[in-house]
Amino acid sequence: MTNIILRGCNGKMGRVVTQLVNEDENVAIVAGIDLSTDGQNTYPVFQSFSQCNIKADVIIDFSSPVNVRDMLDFAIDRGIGIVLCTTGFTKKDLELIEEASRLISILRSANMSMGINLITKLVKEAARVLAVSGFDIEIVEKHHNKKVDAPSGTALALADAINDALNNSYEYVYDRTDIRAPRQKKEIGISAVRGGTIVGEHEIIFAGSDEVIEIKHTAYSKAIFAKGAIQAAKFLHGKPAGMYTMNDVIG
Ligand SMILES: NC(=O)C1=CN([C@@H]2O[C@H](COP(=O)(O)OP(=O)(O)OC[C@H]3O[C@@H](n4cnc5c(N)ncnc54)[C@H](O)[C@@H]3O)[C@@H](O)[C@H]2O)C=CC1
Ligand SMILES: O=C(O)C1=N[C@H](C(=O)O)C[C@H](O)C1
Repeated sequence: MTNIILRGCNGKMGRVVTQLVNEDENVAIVAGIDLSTDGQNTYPVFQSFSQCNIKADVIIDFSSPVNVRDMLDFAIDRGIGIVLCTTGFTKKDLELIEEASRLISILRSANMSMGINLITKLVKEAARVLAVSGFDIEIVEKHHNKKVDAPSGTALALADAINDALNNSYEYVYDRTDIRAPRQKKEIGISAVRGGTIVGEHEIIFAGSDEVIEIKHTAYSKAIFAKGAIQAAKFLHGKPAGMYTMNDVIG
């Protein structure tokens, strides 16, 4: 049995995780952390980690980057791992997370779905082949109108994976409105669309001379992210300190 503290339990993702955990006899949510206590939770909910005295094996976090240090301190103090699904962290936050991973196990992934983790490998391979043939690389992501961070964590992770395959020689361009010049070769353009209830779409476009290759992932429900997070929590339970990714979970 893996006992979970769910940070962001009363948010959109928190509610889906709660529902799926209820259908799985090998996991349980023993407490929630949320600024909002406005949920019909079957477990105790605290507004901050400082109020929580419940023992658990792993934290799943789908909330916001605010007060990430409190969560890291709580996990370090208890020696438990964190499945970090939240996006929009600053460079400073990421340094804190990296530092904490020397003491506890942390699995951070901007996208817990199997599909995105697979296409991350595909786009790296495609970039290696196509960039040398002069293809331009653009990423377009689409999300619901409640999303606060842009571009999505997944779009940035896809760009980082592509850039890694290209010896980190590419620059990211988010906005061309002030540019009066043709696109540079070593650019990855990243565009964000927000509207309605779109769960999440990521399209990687390789545009060459007279031909275009598009690799696209569409999420039709938030359950794909919640399932991945639960699978990751089971994986992380009892693991030694270190930084893990979804690749370690799904291979
Ligand atoms: N890695 C992945 O696969 C996915 C990641 N996400 C990310 O998860 C995060 C949450 O997404 P949603 O559930 O859609 O957002 P949401 O806004 O519906 O829910 C966030 C919840 O966290 C709570 N919260 C905010 N700040 C907090 C704090 N400092 N301490 C405790 N609770 C706090 C809010 O009260 C709210 O209930 C976002 O960063 C989003 O990008 C979302 C879907 C998939
Ligand atoms: O906020 C969301 O909804 C999502 N956020 C993640 C991101 O920023 O990449 C993952 C997913 O696309 C849904």
